[in-house]
Amino acid sequence: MDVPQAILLDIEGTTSSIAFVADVLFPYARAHLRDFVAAHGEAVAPILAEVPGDDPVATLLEWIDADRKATPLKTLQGMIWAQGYAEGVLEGHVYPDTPVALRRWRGAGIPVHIYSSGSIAAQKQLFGNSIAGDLRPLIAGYFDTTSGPKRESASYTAIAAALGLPPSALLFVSDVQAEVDAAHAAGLGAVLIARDGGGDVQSLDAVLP
Ligand SMILES: CSCCC(=O)C(=O)COP(=O)(O)O
Ligand SMILES: [Mg+2]
Repeated sequence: MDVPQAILLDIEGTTSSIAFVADVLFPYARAHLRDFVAAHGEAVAPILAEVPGDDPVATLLEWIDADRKATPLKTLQGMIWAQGYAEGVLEGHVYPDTPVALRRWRGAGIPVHIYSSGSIAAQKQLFGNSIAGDLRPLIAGYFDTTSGPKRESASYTAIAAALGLPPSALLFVSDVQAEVDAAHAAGLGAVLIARDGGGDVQSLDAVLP
């Protein structure tokens, strides 16, 4: 691929560790879900209305355990995590190569966007409160499941259109083969990152070296 006009990055397993999401963020949301819903009835009512079942909180807890990437769950998780970041209990994990790559690509004039199943608000919280400081000035934009699921090629077509770029001008990086395949099917360049080896690259340093 030629030098891309923009880069699109996944979070979990790409900019940040799977363990941070699975072992820190998800349990934090799980532990605070019932109390948060009870304390923010009016604010969360429209979100709960999108969740099926007689006990939406029970459904949401099942979705957390099953790692469902459903938009209402992601919206609510983001609201709960915001509280944790504000209290200083949470700090967003990023690999050491993430800020280095973000700065390098910014210096090269290549805008970097995020595409994660986590809500856009949650993405901004993670990068705004990261262990490497506030990385938001290095990020040009954010996309979440409101652009569509990450394993469907139409989502990548929609993101390229939103950026005003032909799909082939975008380079997507993810640790999930099905997401890389979907991006390829939409005509994007796509790189599989596998932090433990076995992918196209093992770190963001190796993307566009
Ligand atoms: C905003 S960080 C939380 C990420 C998240 O909720 C998730 O499900 C991971 O999704 P990704 O698309 O980044 O693999
Ligand atoms: Mg991922």
